[in-house]
Amino acid sequence: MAEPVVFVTGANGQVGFELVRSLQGLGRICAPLRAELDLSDFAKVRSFLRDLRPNLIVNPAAYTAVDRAETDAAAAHHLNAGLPAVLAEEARLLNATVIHYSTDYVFDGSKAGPYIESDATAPLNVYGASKLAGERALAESGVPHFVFRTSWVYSRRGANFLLTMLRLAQKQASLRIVADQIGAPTWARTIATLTAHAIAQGPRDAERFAQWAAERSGIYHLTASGAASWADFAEEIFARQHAAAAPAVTRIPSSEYPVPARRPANSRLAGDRFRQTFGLSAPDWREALRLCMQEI
Ligand SMILES: NC(=O)C1=CN([C@@H]2O[C@H](COP(=O)(O)OP(=O)(O)OC[C@H]3O[C@@H](n4cnc5c(N)ncnc54)[C@H](OP(=O)(O)O)[C@@H]3O)[C@@H](O)[C@H]2O)C=CC1
Ligand SMILES: Cc1cn([C@H]2C[C@H](O)[C@@H](COP(=O)(O)OP(=O)(O)O[C@H]3O[C@@H](C)C(=O)[C@@H](O)[C@H]3O)O2)c(=O)[nH]c1=O
Ligand SMILES: [Mg+2]
Repeated sequence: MAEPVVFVTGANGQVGFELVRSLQGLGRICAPLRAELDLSDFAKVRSFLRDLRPNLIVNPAAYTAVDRAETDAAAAHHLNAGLPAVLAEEARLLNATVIHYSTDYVFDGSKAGPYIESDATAPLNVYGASKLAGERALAESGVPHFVFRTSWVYSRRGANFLLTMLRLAQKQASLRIVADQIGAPTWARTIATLTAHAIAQGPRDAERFAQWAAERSGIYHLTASGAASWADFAEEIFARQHAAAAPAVTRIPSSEYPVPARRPANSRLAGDRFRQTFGLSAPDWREALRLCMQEI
């Protein structure tokens, strides 16, 4: 039996970097960086995939600059909606399965409790709308696929709230942080590890794997468990950071932190479907944060 071939995008990003590590053992991994393959050049992406012939296409690459997307909508849609559509078309030709990532920002945040996968979407910003269009491209393609919706991703690398807070702590004695947006800060490694554990449950044989994936295709919420506001997240970061004096956190409403993109007040995602389908549960956000910060 031939070894499966796994194509991973965005290997320099928070989740992609971890996926290249966590997917080891599940196949031969091919993870070109931007210099080797510009993902916005769809003709190049298509010919790359036709040469490589992967069994699994894993796509954590995205346009993730939420505020910039408000004035750069075409680029956000090109990568977040156009690329998944292209990957799905190529996957159909190859009988491959697509694993894709999406966001809490597909919701407007008006629900009282955690969102389930079938709840109505209504993005408040361009980034969220572009990610929703990417989800839909996969759903409409009919190819075997998993869309893992996650939230508030951090890691020791890349652009994220954890590193922003650690940087600001070095130059400011106090910080004003929004306390009326609730979600689950999620470590990139948790997402990558649980992706790998889920995929490893499928059969090794490529044809049977595609059948297995087709039977389970759809959206799954995959975040840390528990919930926090951005202010709670900041306070927990500073409580764990012993090197420098912790800045004082002033809890403010979103209205006092003007930014281009609106963000949902409630970003909580219920993880029941992922748990019931794969028998896997994500750690509490505080525990994952502790483990991540041990590595910084
Ligand atoms: N970050 C978050 O808080 C959240 C993220 N998500 C979703 O999770 C997934 C992973 O996010 P995350 O790891 O944080 O994303 P990052 O922004 O950390 O990484 C995205 C990667 O995509 C690459 N990329 C972007 N454009 C191109 C291009 N034209 N050609 C080649 N590579 C490109 C970037 O490359 P380069 O490094 O060269 O710029 C980067 O490595 C995404 O789908 C995102 O929408 C969901 C919820 C929360
Ligand atoms: C730096 C800073 C931010 N904030 C607020 C602004 C915002 O509401 C919140 C988080 O700011 P960020 O810009 O880090 O977050 P943002 O870029 O909106 O993060 C989002 O990224 C995309 C990719 C996703 O998919 C989402 O799940 C989410 O993680 O914290 C403060 O209140 N004070 C501060 O000093
Ligand atoms: Mg951001």
